[in-house]
Amino acid sequence: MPQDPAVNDCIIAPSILSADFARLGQEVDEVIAAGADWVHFDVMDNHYVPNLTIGPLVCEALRKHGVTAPIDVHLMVEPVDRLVPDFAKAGATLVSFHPEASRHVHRTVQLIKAEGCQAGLVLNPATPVEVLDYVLEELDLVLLMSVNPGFGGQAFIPSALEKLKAVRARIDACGKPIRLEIDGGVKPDNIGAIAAAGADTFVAGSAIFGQRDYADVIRRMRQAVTDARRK
Ligand SMILES: O=C(CO)[C@@H](O)[C@H](O)COP(=O)(O)O
Ligand SMILES: [Fe+2]
Repeated sequence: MPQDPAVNDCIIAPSILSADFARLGQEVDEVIAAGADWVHFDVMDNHYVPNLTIGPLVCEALRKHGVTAPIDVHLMVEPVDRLVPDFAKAGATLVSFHPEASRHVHRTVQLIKAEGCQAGLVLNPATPVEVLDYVLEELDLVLLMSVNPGFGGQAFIPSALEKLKAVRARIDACGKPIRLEIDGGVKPDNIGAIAAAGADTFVAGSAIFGQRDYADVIRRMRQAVTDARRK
């Protein structure tokens, strides 16, 4: 069944992992003013992944600062469940987690939704798409990693393109408005191929925050997505 066109648009979600943390509120204001749709918020715990970043206090601080854009929380933490209510209270819009980090994947999805957030499941480069069996219909978003989680600025893993096509087919067959997000190594020069493979939501950290002109890079990314879809 073809997907509802309402969800088949182009969401650009800058990863604030590559922002200047000393001026995070301003950085988020600037990137949203430059045309970004969501704020991608990478949470790393030095346990599930070998890096340590930010938690619910920073999410809450962004809301208090006046950020109204959806905050797309990518949890790279183990265990997952204890942090979900904290992020919901802190103002998260979506909460995504890795199945390897949760003992009961379906229960974690239910918990995220019960807390009033949208739920996403994240697939690492070597995680098979079968992990979506029996849970896909409960999800609001599938997040495919095109790098191994833990760091910004890594190179896009090409096998993610085939995987995107496989997940796109599953989402279309299920007929629900589930977003398909890609995360890792997304740049203006590969985003067209990524869109053609089926992604509708694009995380980009270093490609956006590494440029002086955020509006220009976001405009180029959207244009590449539009061009790829016209072909
Ligand atoms: O979740 C992660 C990394 O684990 C990502 O969200 C990265 O932060 C994206 O950064 P770039 O690859 O776009 O620089
Ligand atoms: Fe991420």
